[in-house]
Amino acid sequence: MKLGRLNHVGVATPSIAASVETYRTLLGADAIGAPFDLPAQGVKVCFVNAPNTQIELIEPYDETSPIAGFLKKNPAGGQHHVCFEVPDIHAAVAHLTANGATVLGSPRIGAHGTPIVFVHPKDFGGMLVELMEEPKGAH
Ligand SMILES: CC[C@@H](C(=O)O)C(=O)SCCNC(=O)CCNC(=O)[C@H](O)C(C)(C)COP(=O)(O)OP(=O)(O)OC[C@H]1O[C@@H](n2cnc3c(N)ncnc32)[C@H](O)[C@@H]1OP(=O)(O)O
Ligand SMILES: [Co+2]
Repeated sequence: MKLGRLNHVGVATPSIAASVETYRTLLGADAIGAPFDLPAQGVKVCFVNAPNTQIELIEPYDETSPIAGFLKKNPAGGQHHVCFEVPDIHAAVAHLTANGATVLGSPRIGAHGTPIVFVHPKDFGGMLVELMEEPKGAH
């Protein structure tokens, strides 16, 4: 297991369109991707690019979305997860499990096209952590 780069900060929002406008107007964000649907993950996604990382805006795809409960508790949205890259997702899962962490489900393909998993917030002082296998040859 080796901790890699901070890939993105996930931000849950009830409206990607409204959030994009906020990032443009208040922060001068000018490198914003097109929103797209990721029904397999239960979210709509839009990346706001900063020079050293990305903000991942996520809006529920439908009422079964894994972020539905979070938005019920935080109707205006808020910081939802941080995502770190790892060289080998299966090695990371094995390491976390062996050390008593609660890995939520099995690796599945995320928004960057590589496998991701989530680790329960109770293992990180209340912060939901996403691990993402780094794209081959990326760094
Ligand atoms: C765009 C695709 C992909 C990518 O490629 O980047 C993504 O990022 S998808 C992002 C959305 N997907 C996920 O979040 C999947 C993993 N999440 C889950 O499995 C669940 O959301 C959860 C973390 C298990 C929480 O389940 P939920 O049913 O919403 O809430 P609970 O009531 O069971 O919560 C238990 C406990 O955890 C606290 N909590 C919940 N969400 C968060 C959060 N985002 N950050 C910090 N803490 C969180 C919740 O408040 C409860 O705390 P207690 O009340 O103290 O028990
Ligand atoms: Co994410």
